[in-house]
Amino acid sequence: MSSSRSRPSGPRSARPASGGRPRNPTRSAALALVTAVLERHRALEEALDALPAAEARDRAAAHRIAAAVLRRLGSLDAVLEPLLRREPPPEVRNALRIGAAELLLLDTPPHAAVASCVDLVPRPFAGLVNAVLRRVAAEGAATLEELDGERLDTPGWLWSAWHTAYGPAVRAIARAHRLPAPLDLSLRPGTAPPEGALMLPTGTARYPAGTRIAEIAAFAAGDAWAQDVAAALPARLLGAVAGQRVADLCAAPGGKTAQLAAAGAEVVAVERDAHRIGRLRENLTRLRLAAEVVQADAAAWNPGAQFDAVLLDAPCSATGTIRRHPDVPHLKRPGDVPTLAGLQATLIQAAAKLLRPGGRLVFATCSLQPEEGEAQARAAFASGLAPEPVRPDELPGLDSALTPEGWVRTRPDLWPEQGGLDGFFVARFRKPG
Ligand SMILES: C[S@@+](CC[C@H](N)C(=O)[O-])C[C@H]1O[C@@H](n2cnc3c(N)ncnc32)[C@H](O)[C@@H]1O
Repeated sequence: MSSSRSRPSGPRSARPASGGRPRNPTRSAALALVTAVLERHRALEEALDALPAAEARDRAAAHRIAAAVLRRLGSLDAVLEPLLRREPPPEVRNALRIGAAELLLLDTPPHAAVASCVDLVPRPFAGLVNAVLRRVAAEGAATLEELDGERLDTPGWLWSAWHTAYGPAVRAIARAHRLPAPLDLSLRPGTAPPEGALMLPTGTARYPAGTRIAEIAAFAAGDAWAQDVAAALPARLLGAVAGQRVADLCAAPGGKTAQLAAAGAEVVAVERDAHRIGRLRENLTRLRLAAEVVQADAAAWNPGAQFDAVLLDAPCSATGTIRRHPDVPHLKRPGDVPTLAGLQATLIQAAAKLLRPGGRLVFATCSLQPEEGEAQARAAFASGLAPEPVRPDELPGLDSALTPEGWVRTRPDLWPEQGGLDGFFVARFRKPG
C-alpha cells in the first residue's frame, strides 16, 4: 500500500463529497462509531443503526474495530501519548486510536492499517497520522506490554467501586472486559441442542465470539434468541410458570418475555419506550410467541388485577454487560448509579403491589454495582416482601454465584474457561399471605 506521499493531490476526506461510498468504508464507519460514542455520547448500538447504508460486511468489521478501541481506550491513549507533541483534533485522535487498535490488537498488516487511517483524516494531518502510526507499528507492542492495561482501560470510579465490592477480583473483572463475549442463545423448550454449540449447565447454547447468528439453524428457524447465559437466569428463577399470569416489567427487547411465553406463561410485557416496544414485538413474531404488550411506565402502571408472578428486569447502569457493550464505561457517570438505584427502589415497590398474596417476584439488574443489586434486595423487605432464597440446585455449575442470602451475583470473570458471563444480580421474593 502506498504512503501518504504517493497519493493524488486534492482535498482529502474519508467520504466523497458526492456522499457516495467512502474510499475506505470499513474504517470510515469505525470512525463514525467511535466518534458517536466518545464525542457525542451516543450508545454504540444506536450509532450502528444510524450508519449510512454500508454493506453488512463493513458494519460487522467496523463494529469490531470500534469495539476494540472502546475496550482498550486507556491503553491505546497511553501508547499514543509519548508520540504526540500536542493534542490533535478529536477526529484525528480517533483515527489514531483506530490505527493503533488495528496494529496492536487486531493484527491488521501495518501497511494497510497505516494507509487506511491516513485516508480518514483531513490532508493537513495525513503526515502526522502516517508518522505516529509507523512508530506505533514499530514500538507500540512493547509499550503496550509494559502498561497496567486492566487499570488504564477501566474508569477510576468503576475500578474503586468494584475494588470495594469484590476486592482483588477487580483485576479479573477488568481482564474479562478485554475480550468480546461469546454468542449465547436461549432455546425454545424442546429444541435439540444445536450443532457446534457448547451446552452450558443452565441450558444456554454457547458459540464462540464472532459467530454469525443468522447462520445458526435454530435461530433461522425461530427457535432461539440471543441472550447471555446470566440474562437467562432471572426468568428461570421464577420457577414453573405454565398457565400462570406473569407480568414482565421493563420488558424490551423481550429476551425474558420470550422465555416466559415459551415456558407457557400468560405474559403481560410492560415497556415504556415505544421504539423498543417495536423490537419486542418483532422478536415475539419471529419466535412465534404470544404476549400482551403494554406501553406504560411500570412505576405507575395499574392494570386493576394481580399476578401470580412478576419479573422486574430493572433499568440500570448496565456495568455487567461491558463485554457486550464496550461503550458503557464511556457513557455512564458515577451520578447515574444513585439515580438508577432510586428508580429501581420505586419499581420494586410498584412490582410488589402487582402480586397476589403468595405470588413471587424476581428482581434483576445487569449491573456490577451493589447499589443496584444487594442494596435493593436488602431494602425490598420494606415493601412487605419476604425472601425466597435461590437454592444451589437451581444454579447448576454456578455455585460460586450464589450468595449466603440466596441471591445470585454473577460476574464476567466467573467461568473463565467457558468464556465468562455477564454481571447480573438476581433476588427472589414472595408476597406473604
Ligand atoms: C434491562 S432492559 C430490559 C431487558 C429485557 N427485560 C429483556 O430481557 O430483553 C430495561 C428496559 O426497561 C425499560 N424501562 C426503563 N424504565 C422503565 C419504566 N419506568 N417502565 C417501563 N419500562 C422501563 C427500558 O426502556 C428498557 O427497555
